[in-house]
Amino acid sequence: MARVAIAGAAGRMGRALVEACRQAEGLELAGALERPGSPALGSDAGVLAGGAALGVAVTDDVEAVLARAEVLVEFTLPEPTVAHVAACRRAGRAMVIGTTGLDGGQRRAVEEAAAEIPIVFAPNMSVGVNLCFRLAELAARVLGDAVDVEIVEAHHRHKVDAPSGTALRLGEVVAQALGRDLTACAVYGREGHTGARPREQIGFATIRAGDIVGEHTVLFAAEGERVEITHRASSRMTFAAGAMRAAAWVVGRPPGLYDMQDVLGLRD
Ligand SMILES: NC(=O)c1ccc[n+]([C@@H]2O[C@H](COP(=O)([O-])OP(=O)(O)OC[C@H]3O[C@@H](n4cnc5c(N)ncnc54)[C@H](O)[C@@H]3O)[C@@H](O)[C@H]2O)c1
Ligand SMILES: O=C(O)C1=N[C@H](C(=O)O)CCC1
Repeated sequence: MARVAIAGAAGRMGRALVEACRQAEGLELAGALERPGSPALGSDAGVLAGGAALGVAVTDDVEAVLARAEVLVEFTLPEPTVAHVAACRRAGRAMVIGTTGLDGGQRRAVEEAAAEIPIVFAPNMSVGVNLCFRLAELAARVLGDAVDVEIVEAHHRHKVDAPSGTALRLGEVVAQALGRDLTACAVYGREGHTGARPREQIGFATIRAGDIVGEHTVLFAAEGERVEITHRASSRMTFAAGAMRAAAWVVGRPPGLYDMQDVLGLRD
């Protein structure tokens, strides 16, 4: 049994993660973390997730949780993520990080910690999205500079970062396949007299509305035809089940920075 702790246990993803951990064979919930002051502190994590009690009380005591767990599954916000990375580094614990919206410095903190502990860091844990990364790479290689590339994403009204981590990763994958630098060619929304679209642009459009779980489309548009690669998530359990698969995979691995392509065996 691998012993799993979950950070952000009262959140939308946290509750799905607790449920996915309960359902996963070979995994045991060993701890559930929430922010200091959270009304969820002291509650049973299983009950909070909508099921039977698991005998694991939600706490803000990171050190105590890491003393019991082998891997911390982290779905919170960028700042606590970096604090949890430092705590896992001190305790020598593996991590699965699903939090998105990290800036350059915060990403470097994750990369540096991966020299000492194994970390799976991925903006999207679903099998379908990780397949779409490969499909988008292939489409970009085949269609090359003969098409305009646009990435459209839609999420629920509570999401705090934009574009989504998944949309940004799709942009990176396509830019790399086309030999472009994403920071130089990305356009995040358009307004006013924009002029005609230069071919090399990779455009991003963001929708925030209602309870949309997560939708991504990469559009390759030429004169006379277009290819669209679309993924629609209808349940957070798809991300949570992927995160549990990553947790089982990462325990006992050598230090390093991995992503879901490694976990799913999709890397060339
Ligand atoms: N990689 C993926 O597959 C994937 C899928 C879905 C969401 N996400 C990402 O996961 C993150 C969380 O999304 P969400 O919808 O669950 O958000 P949410 O706001 O519902 O949940 C975040 C939780 O983290 C808690 N938190 C804040 N500070 C904390 C701290 N110091 N210690 C412990 N807990 C703390 C909050 O109280 C909250 O309950 C976002 O960055 C989102 O983009 C990733
Ligand atoms: O609900 C969210 O927030 C999601 N965030 C991830 C992202 O930013 O790509 C994955 C999809 C759901």
